[in-house]
Amino acid sequence: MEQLAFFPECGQTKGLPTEVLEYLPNVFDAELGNQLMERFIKETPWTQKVVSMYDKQVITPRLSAWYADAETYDYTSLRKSAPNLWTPELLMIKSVVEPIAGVAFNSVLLNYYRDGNDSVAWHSDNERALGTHPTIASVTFGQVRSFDIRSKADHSEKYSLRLEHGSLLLMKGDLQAKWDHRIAKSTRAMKPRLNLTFRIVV
Ligand SMILES: O=C(O)CCC(=O)C(=O)O
Ligand SMILES: [Fe+2]
Repeated sequence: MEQLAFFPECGQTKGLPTEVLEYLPNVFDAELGNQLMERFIKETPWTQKVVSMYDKQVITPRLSAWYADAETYDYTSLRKSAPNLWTPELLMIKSVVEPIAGVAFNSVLLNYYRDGNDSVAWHSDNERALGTHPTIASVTFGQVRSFDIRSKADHSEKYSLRLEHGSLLLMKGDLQAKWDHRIAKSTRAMKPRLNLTFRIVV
């Protein structure tokens, strides 16, 4: 069988499974996107998480911030920290993506990739709180980065999609159950990128 091409910075690979990924470019106007991005970078209370990897403590290579409806916060759980509360800009973006996704979200995770060294490693967003087949709406502003997916059953089955400024990517169906995704590091010069993933947490 022909080997699948996998060029992380070369656009959308053929055969991308559209039943689990829906890509909509230019959902947000480029100029509005620039203004939002500048504001988010300046005004967001960014945190850099420390996670346990094997027996080491590792700092995640990006900055993040979690926003949610106040009632999503479980005060009995020591694991979670209280979310930030919605800003007018986030509510505006939420009101644009919700009718497209057909879902009412109650939270958003902001990720700020400062340059090509910032990344998110292979993972799926299948925490129990999200349900087994969550719809996640992913908005990108700034630098185009490659969004890679690979089959959990066969790591050689990989696809790649360029996420452009002002775009919306819907992750749905079996994506989290059957596929991992990542934003790989890049050795090329990369400007800042902001990504917002709207989710439902229960
Ligand atoms: O930055 C992205 O496009 C993806 C972020 C992501 O996978 C996540 O926050 O779970
Ligand atoms: Fe993710």
